[in-house]
Amino acid sequence: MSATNIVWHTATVQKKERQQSNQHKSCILWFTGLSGSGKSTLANEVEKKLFELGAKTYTLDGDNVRHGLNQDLGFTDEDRVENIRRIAEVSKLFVDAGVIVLTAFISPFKQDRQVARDLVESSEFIEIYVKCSLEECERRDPKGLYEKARRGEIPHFTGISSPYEEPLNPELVIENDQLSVQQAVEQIIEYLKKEQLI
Ligand SMILES: Nc1ncnc2c1ncn2[C@@H]1O[C@H](COP(=O)(O)OS(=O)(=O)O)[C@@H](OP(=O)(O)O)[C@H]1O
Ligand SMILES: Nc1ncnc2c1ncn2[C@@H]1O[C@H](COP(=O)(O)OP(=O)(O)O)[C@@H](O)[C@H]1O
Repeated sequence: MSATNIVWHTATVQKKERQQSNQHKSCILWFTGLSGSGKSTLANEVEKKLFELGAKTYTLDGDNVRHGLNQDLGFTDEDRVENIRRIAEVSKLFVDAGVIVLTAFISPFKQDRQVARDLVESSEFIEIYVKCSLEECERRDPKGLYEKARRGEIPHFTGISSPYEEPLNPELVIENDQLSVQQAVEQIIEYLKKEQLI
């Protein structure tokens, strides 16, 4: 449904001014990967580093989104599409607010990640594929979810009974079953410096 009788209000303080005041560009660091691949760990560690450097940051992940804004959504394909659509729109608002927003969601479908990418300028979307084999994710299984999924107790479980579509052209691939957390974080920070985002 499109918005009718709604008039866009141009903000008095613009994104550019917020970025100047913050002394860095704003962008989305979009972490994607299987459950247990390390998205939350890396997003939180990268945020900590950026925060220590004085950047304005915020991390969106399941704890603050699936328990709040998206508590009405489950894990059918349709619900995942809507989950990611809302997260993408919220992320865009953070970019407009001059913030570096880090998102840590499986976001299994290529099409939905593309929708998120298309909402902002091309330089503002950094897709980070947290690559980790299904075997290693299952071995880690910190929440015991893979074990349950294998027993058939969780329907539509990503990697088991629901697909994960690998990114074809992400800005960064982190081999997170071969690197330590510290090495992975360094790789991401190096990329951000190279791209002059920080
Ligand atoms: N069916 C099913 N499939 C995958 N994951 C499941 C499922 N049910 C619950 N969980 C838990 O929910 C977390 C994934 O939520 P996301 O919002 O990231 O998923 S998605 O992007 O909408 O696909 C995921 O968290 P992470 O392990 O942090 O990825 C799981 O803990
Ligand atoms: N590079 C790494 N090497 C070893 N273990 C890791 C690495 N990155 C994350 N982990 C561990 O893997 C598990 C899953 O990480 P988590 O960040 O919760 O994944 P996700 O958010 O993708 O589900 C955690 O126990 C975490 O400590």
